[in-house]
Amino acid sequence: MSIEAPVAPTTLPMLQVDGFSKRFGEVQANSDVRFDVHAGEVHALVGENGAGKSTLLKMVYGVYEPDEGRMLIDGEPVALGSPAAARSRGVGMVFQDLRLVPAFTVTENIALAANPGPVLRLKDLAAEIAEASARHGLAVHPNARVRHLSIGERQRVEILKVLMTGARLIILDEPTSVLAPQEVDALFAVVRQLTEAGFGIVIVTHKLGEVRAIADRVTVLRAGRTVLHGVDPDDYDDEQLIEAMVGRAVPALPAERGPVPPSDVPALELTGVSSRGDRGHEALTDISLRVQPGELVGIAGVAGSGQRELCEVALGLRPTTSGEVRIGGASVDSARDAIGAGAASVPEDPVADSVVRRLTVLEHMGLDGRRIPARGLGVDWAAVRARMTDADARLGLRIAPAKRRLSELSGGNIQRVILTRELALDSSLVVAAYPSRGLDVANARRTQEVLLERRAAGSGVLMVSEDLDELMALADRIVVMHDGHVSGEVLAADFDRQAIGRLMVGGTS
Ligand SMILES: Nc1ncnc2c1ncn2[C@@H]1O[C@H](COP(=O)(O)OP(=O)(O)OP(=O)(O)O)[C@@H](O)[C@H]1O
Repeated sequence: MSIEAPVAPTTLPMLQVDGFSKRFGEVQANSDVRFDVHAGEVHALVGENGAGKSTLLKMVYGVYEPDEGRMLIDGEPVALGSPAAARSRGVGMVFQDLRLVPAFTVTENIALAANPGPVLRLKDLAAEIAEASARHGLAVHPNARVRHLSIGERQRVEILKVLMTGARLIILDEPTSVLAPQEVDALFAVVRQLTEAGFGIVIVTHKLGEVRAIADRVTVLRAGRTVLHGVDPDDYDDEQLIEAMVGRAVPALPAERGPVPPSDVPALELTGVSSRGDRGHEALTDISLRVQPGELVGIAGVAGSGQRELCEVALGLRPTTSGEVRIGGASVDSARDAIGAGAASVPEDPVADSVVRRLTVLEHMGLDGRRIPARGLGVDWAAVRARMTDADARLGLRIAPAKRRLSELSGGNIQRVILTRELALDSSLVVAAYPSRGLDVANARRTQEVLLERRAAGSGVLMVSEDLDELMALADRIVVMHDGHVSGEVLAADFDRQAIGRLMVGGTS
């Protein structure tokens, strides 16, 4: 006779959330949400844009107070009224928008957060940082100035900062959305090391591949409710997880698409273009590139290889030091020229580059650089609203209500406003930098479809992405950049991850 071993008493979760609810005006951002995290595990939190993930985590971190529900830390009910209170209970959070002072060194930034007492001994702190950085595999130099660090390095500083303020539970809000693939691998190595050392980690992500790569359990939120609570991701296939997130199946992209029509005038042509970066260095060297009408050209490269400068030069936003830019045959020297020639653009970082946070969704619809419909001496808001409703209906990215301020929207919802405004335009050229960044699965897929629709309508599309799978699924051709140069070009029929990867690091295909 076999006797079932009694289920071992589980250790108390580090964090337990029971029935959190939170309302913002008309929006029920969380309804009766459950969530828990144990020491030594990675718990992924997933869901569509606006599902309520950030709201839940901000309540855990004491930024917002829940309207209802309670939270336990190590089994003890707590009411955290502030992030400082959360930190004192061992809860730390790394936000999507990294909050470091660029002009300060790593040590100075950590000193600001650590608040070590009346006499600030930066030398001692620097030694502690070096020790913690070695112990947790977070390579950063204590004396480096933050402004000189890459995004991946800045994120490591944030994690160190959180660790050094005593966190045992670390919340990472969409940490990979700004990282290149190699940086994601490095981050996950750090996360594994932390869980082995007994830390609890919460990670928000939109990528199922990342859930599978790093998470022990996953919770799915939809419209503010817990749809799946703390399940093992291996028990669900991708379709099931997507359906839990979106409430329906998401169709695959069409595999077949027509050939690029022959044309004498390229939608975009760069001839021998060089340009300087923000630090005065040569960021682009002798770039020659063509995008035909009805062609989608992907730009691949490790982060910082000149992609940003390339998009800006193509849109007349950055001066060239030599060479020529033409859109639809017309020479481009300014943003006005580019818009006049029919260019639409999705910037790399819409929050920094094209969003005024206190303005509403409707007001942003009028901010595309084109003529605003006028009524007498004022703006014809009814016409702007009609344009917005039409764009939203055609694109189907379901943007937030017209009167919402952008400061109230999540990153993914802001991205959808910009995408809807720009991709609904009847443009001859679309320059899209990381268009699906921060978007959930369904909206990322719809954005990809819209880019293919722009291509089918005869626009030239230049698209930068860090996601090779996305580029290979969409592009007719991939141009690879390395260190400000074009290091190679691969046609759709010859797409090969390894070959593109070699070009990305400056080798040959
Ligand atoms: N401070 C706020 N004021 C008003 N509404 C808010 C505020 N914060 C969030 N919301 C709204 O609450 C809902 C949930 O937003 P939340 O940011 O929690 O979603 P999310 O799942 O984190 O989304 P994303 O994946 O896009 O980051 C959304 O409709 C959002 O617009």
